[in-house]
Amino acid sequence: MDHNDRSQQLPCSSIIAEQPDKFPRPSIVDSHIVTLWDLTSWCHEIAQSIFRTLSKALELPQEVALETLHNPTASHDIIRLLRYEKNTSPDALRVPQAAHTDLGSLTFLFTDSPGLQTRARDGNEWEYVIPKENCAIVNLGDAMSMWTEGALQSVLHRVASMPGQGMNERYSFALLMRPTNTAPMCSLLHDAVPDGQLRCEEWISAKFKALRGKNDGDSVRSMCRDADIRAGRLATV
Ligand SMILES: O=C(O)CCC(=O)C(=O)O
Ligand SMILES: [Fe+2]
Repeated sequence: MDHNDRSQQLPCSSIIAEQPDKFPRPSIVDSHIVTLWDLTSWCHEIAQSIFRTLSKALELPQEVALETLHNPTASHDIIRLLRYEKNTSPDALRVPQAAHTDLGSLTFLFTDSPGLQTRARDGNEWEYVIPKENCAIVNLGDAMSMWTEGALQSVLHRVASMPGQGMNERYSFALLMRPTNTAPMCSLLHDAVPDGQLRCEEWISAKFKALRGKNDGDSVRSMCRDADIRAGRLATV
């Protein structure tokens, strides 16, 4: 990958499924395709296990169990590789990735450098999530909040330099999982999904439209990935 690129993101399904030629990508992606396949299928296996456990705890009926609302080969999952430039002025707090919540259901984030911060919904403090060797960071996305009426909440997060230390050149790799296009986007805690319910495909596109027309403000910030929209990084999705 060209190191001058700040980020690259690819629809996961175009890599792991039947349309590998649909999206242009740097050649290094293809030379590591087996590793990517292994990693994404491993993440999906873990995700299904998380979904099954949560569905059981929430007592969701089988037809709307979280594991049945995901299908890695028929979703709009995204694989994203981000590169953050070295911060040469350690005293000033820099925030190269602004506060946002992830749009989908579950995010697996791999990095070996600190910088990721989370903030509780009712708090004012940002806390660093220090990476642990051989561990992924797993975030809940907005779909989880919607399905559970906020019982499970998407986490507000950003990337910031470390006080007094700045930030070395930093890489992170994220697999952002999304429900299938037909997944209902409403509370799953009640008996039946109403007819004509908004489906994931329309929900995602409505969010993108809202963000493009109105890319600032608290409601949008808490809904979605405003930083990405401003940086134009969702243009290929
Ligand atoms: O680079 C990171 O650690 C966070 C990336 C992130 O939040 C995202 O891709 O949505
Ligand atoms: Fe994120």
